[in-house]
Amino acid sequence: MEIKGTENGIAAMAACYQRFDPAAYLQYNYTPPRADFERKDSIVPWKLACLHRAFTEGDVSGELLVDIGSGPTLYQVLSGCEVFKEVLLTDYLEVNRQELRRWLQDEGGCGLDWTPYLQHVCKLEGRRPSAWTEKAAKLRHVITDILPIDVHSAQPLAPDALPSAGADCLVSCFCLESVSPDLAAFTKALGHIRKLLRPGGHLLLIGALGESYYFGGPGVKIPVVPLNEAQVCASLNESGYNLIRLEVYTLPQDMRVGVDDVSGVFFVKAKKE
Ligand SMILES: C[S@@+](CC[C@H](N)C(=O)[O-])C[C@H]1O[C@@H](n2cnc3c(N)ncnc32)[C@H](O)[C@@H]1O
Ligand SMILES: O=[N+]([O-])c1ccc2c(c1)CN[C@@H](CO)C2
Repeated sequence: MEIKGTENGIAAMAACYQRFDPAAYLQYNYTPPRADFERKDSIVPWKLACLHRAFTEGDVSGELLVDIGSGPTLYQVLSGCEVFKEVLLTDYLEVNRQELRRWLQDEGGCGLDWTPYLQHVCKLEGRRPSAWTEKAAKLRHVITDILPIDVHSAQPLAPDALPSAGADCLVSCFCLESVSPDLAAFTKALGHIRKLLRPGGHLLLIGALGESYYFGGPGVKIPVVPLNEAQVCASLNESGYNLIRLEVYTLPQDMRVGVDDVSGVFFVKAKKE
């Protein structure tokens, strides 16, 4: 039984997201300076390095990787697509699922050119950057569907979306804290997605630290649950995950570009025992 406050907060959050603008969101967060592959201290290369290490250090394996709350972005699965036979992307909004389909169907008109991302991850894998076309083809081959999801539902995906054993690995970036009205809802959502994961499966979670809002488009101010590291660890523990590693990136001044008040980014590798 959800307390009234949280229920109203979730409904208010859903209303905010009706105004989410994928193209603006991509411009705000996935272009320089936050996505500058020439800068050692840029946020996106840091995220890609965390994901590359986590997917390739040997303990993560299986058939099915599910990305929770993909939004209009693909970077989350650029390393994972080499490890898993099948990748499912998910999002709450049709506009985001549409943006992802546009890229997958290679029909042009995408909100962002993902080539520099593909080239950067190829470099992390010790491949020549020109192998990005093979990685793009691999991605288009392993991503088998783009599904609706609601992490506030006790059953976030449709009943038949996953095999009965569940996914072998979940990845989720900037979703839970950006869609939850309070810490209790954030922790509850962690518990909901845990049910999608098989025992022994891994969760790779990237999120915002100390963020209270972000702009999901011009004038679309979306509230965020401000988290610190201790709260992230406590929520993971409370919702039944074993923490393997937590890494933190602190934003340099010039990465604070006015689209949010985020002060840091966390990367978590955890396991469902
Ligand atoms: C800040 S964006 C993150 C996008 C992307 N994962 C990234 O790393 O940039 C948050 C995403 O959560 C989605 N979302 C909103 N409400 C949701 C819900 N109840 N359940 C799951 N996803 C939701 C939004 O549509 C949006 O794409
Ligand atoms: O710097 N980044 O790579 C980056 C990417 C996405 C997002 C942020 C920062 C901070 N705000 C969140 C929404 O709560 C979304």
